[in-house]
Amino acid sequence: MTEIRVENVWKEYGASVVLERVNLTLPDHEFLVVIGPSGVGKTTLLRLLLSQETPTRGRILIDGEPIAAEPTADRGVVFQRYSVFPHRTVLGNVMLGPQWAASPLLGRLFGRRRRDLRDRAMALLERIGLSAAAGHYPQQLSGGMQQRLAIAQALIMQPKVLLLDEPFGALDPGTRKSMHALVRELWEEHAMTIVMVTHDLSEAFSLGTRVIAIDRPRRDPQAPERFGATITSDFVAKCPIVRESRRFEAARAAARAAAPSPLAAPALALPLAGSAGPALPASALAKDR
Ligand SMILES: Nc1ncnc2c1ncn2[C@@H]1O[C@H](COP(=O)(O)OP(=O)(O)OP(=O)(O)O)[C@@H](O)[C@H]1O
Repeated sequence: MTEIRVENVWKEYGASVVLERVNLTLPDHEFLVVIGPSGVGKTTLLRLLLSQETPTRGRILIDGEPIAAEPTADRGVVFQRYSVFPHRTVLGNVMLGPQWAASPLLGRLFGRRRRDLRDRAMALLERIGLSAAAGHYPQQLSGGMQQRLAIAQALIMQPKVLLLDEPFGALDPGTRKSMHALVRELWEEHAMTIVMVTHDLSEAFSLGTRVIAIDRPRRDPQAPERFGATITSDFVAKCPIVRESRRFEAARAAARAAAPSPLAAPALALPLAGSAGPALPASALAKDR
């Protein structure tokens, strides 16, 4: 259960107002998509939710408590230009975060704890279709595979909130599509709250349960930095049918991916809406290899 409340938040850098009067309540398990013109403050909003920035005015609450002053493991982030460690294997990259969290001095676990973490990391890599590449280094991966690795790095920390900053912006259309299906399924399975920034309107409305637009309602041509941006429209897929159809689409994509061939299998039983779909095999995501 994670509720995020943004209460009258402003962000200023010196005399430059980037965000003003931002108010937003996100109930548990929302998939919020943020759209808006370039440079308007979308990433700044994400950085505030991550505690990489602090509001100049106003406050942000998570489950009724003021947000931690520093980034914490319960808030994961994936950027368009992801940062995976080039000198570590795929498996090493995924194990790194939990190792540093459990052992801040050495950044290493030993014995059973290491084996348990390895098993968990391998299960996650299997889930996102990267288990065959567990021993590879990032430079041996395609862009889509690296982005999946970045998502695995965030998910292994079991975040309550996942922040995605144009995560698919650098990917080709086919890879984007498979990543959409993957993220939607992971959102459903892990029951996380997701906040995603994108420039792609069709992506926004096909993935989000709610889409907000950020823009500057007031402009001063003599001093553009005088007024900040705020939420100018807010589309909530309130209708239960829309939310249910998101779940149905996720289940259908997973069922399709699990089918060995379109002709071989008898009719597939779809999981009930709201239940976790079957795991997506690596072959389903092979497009971007
Ligand atoms: N640390 C900083 N110091 C000063 N100004 C900053 C800082 N960080 C961001 N800004 C300014 O805040 C404004 C909003 O930036 P932000 O990156 O949030 O926009 P955006 O909507 O995400 O843009 P894009 O869509 O191009 O990624 C920009 O004018 C930027 O120059």
